Amino acid sequence: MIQIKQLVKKYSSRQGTVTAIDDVSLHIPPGAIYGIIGLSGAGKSTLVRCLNLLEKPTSGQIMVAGQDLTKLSGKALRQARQNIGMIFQHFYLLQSRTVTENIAFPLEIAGLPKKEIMVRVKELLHLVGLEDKALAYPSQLSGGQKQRVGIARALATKPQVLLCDEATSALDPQTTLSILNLLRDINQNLGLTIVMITHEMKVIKEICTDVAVIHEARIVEYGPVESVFIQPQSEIGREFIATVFPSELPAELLREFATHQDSEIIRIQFLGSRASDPIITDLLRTCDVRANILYGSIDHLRSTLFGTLTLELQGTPEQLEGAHHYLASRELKVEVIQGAI
Ligand SMILES: Nc1ncnc2c1ncn2[C@@H]1O[C@H](COP(=O)(O)OP(=O)(O)OP(=O)(O)O)[C@@H](O)[C@H]1O
Repeated sequence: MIQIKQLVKKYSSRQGTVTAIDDVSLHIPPGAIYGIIGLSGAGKSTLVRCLNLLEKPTSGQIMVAGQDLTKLSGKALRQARQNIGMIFQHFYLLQSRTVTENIAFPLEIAGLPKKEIMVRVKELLHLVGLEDKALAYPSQLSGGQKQRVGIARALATKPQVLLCDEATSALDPQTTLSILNLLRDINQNLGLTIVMITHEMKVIKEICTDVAVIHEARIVEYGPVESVFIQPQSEIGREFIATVFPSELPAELLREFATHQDSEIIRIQFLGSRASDPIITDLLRTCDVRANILYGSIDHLRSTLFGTLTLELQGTPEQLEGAHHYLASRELKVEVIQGAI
């Protein structure tokens, strides 16, 4: 659906040139909820604003639904943009217009007859669950309701792509979840491709199918969410994952375990149905090792279970080796945090 090819965006100022996007290429397939995560200043907003040419790229191509946006201007660009909705952290609603009038706005600009606009607005109010707020003004709405209006307005022209720039960053955790659930429903029911820009891994974990990590203007890793969570390739990727699945052990504990003979500390990660398998019971029975559970968590990545378990294994070198063979045979991701002495 979206193909970003060798995208570069530089800003020039009196202080010099800033390269906000440095040679980024990415493919976002149709129907994906594609998360792009990065720290403040990494280049996320610039990247997403290049996708609908709110920012003009310095070089590179942006293909959306087979059309190279960088080659368009004027009316052709305005038309292509109708296929790309966008929502923002601070909503940007028109304060002097009602909810209905805000949602109708892009349709008025597109020149639709009034009657059709009213029918479409009604559909959209139903879609985002705001029928009872049709005549309210933005100042009378909660943050979550404002973002629902933003979503309805963004979908008014029936786009195939929705860009979300930190769409839940101004909302409390409960409201964030309700907006993410709404976006997931829209993705599934309308087949909309969604690009989520965020600095919060919990947003990625909740609804994204794929994720790219952007750091200092470059994509440092990308892939299906499950693969990136199980086997992050970059340090910054690991740090983001640790914000939702913390698994660091206190240093004093590691020092204490380092004095144990014939012992090692391992971290096992489980995905999907494996998370409910009795792996540890089987491990102890099969390999005759002893296990000391140090940390465990089970959560979900979208609707897939994701578990991590940190263990101290005790046994002879042969028994520990046997335990590794056993875990490998169960196709589990195992990481040795501290080796045997
Ligand atoms: N209009 C501009 N003029 C000059 N530099 C800019 C401009 N917009 C962004 N930058 C710079 O480009 C880099 C990337 O900024 P960008 O806003 O895309 O990052 P971000 O990841 O979205 O960060 P944040 O989450 O803090 O908004 C930063 O160094 C920023 O200072």
